[in-house]
Amino acid sequence: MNTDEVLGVFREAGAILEGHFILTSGLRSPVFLQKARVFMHADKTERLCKALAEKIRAAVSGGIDYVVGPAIGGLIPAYETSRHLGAPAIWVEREGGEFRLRRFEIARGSRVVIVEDIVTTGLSIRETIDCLRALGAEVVAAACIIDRSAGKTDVGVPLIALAEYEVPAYPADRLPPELAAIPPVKPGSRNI
Ligand SMILES: O=P(O)(O)OC[C@H]1O[C@H](OP(=O)(O)OP(=O)(O)O)[C@H](O)[C@@H]1O
Ligand SMILES: O=C(O)c1cc(=O)[nH]c(=O)[nH]1
Ligand SMILES: [Mg+2]
Repeated sequence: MNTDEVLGVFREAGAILEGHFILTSGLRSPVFLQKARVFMHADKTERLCKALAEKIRAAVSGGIDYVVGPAIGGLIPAYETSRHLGAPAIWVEREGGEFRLRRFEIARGSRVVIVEDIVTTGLSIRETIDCLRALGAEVVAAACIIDRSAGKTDVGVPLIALAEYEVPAYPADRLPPELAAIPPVKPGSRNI
């Protein structure tokens, strides 16, 4: 799938929102990709994740023991991508604000691929990598459906994006006036 096709799926699902959004990194943006409106449709999710699995398979040599999704956004795409990769899907979730692998045990040396929904700054993937490495896992790659940084984010492992879509994002103290005029909303689950 190319970027236009991926964005077409998001558009068709009404998942490209406009307004004033507080992102998980604290940055502010006039655009929010509400992936949940895509993932509510199994057929759309299957199409995206099958294509992402093909990209992962082409990029990763050697086996994959686990696909890891950072909750909440990564849960559904990690599960669906894992189905096409033939590896089990597990997840990290926040406990006291930090990602933890609360429900699973993995052997040291396990080869894992992280599958995220959206990447903006890569913060959530870096937090996931820290959690997994502390458990002795080898993070062989990270992947996402849409990379809003359009390849600029460095997460320290290869980042495989199904689509790159550069969207403006601003520090809270440097908002353009038209954005500052709109009351902000924070759609994500960090800090709730
Ligand atoms: O690259 P980053 O700057 O980390 O931004 C991307 C992250 O933001 C969203 O998660 P969020 O914490 O908003 O919560 P969610 O997973 O519940 O949507 C999204 O699911 C990614 O995990
Ligand atoms: O950076 C984020 O927090 C973010 C951006 C976006 O478009 N969609 C999303 O779910 N999170
Ligand atoms: Mg998330």
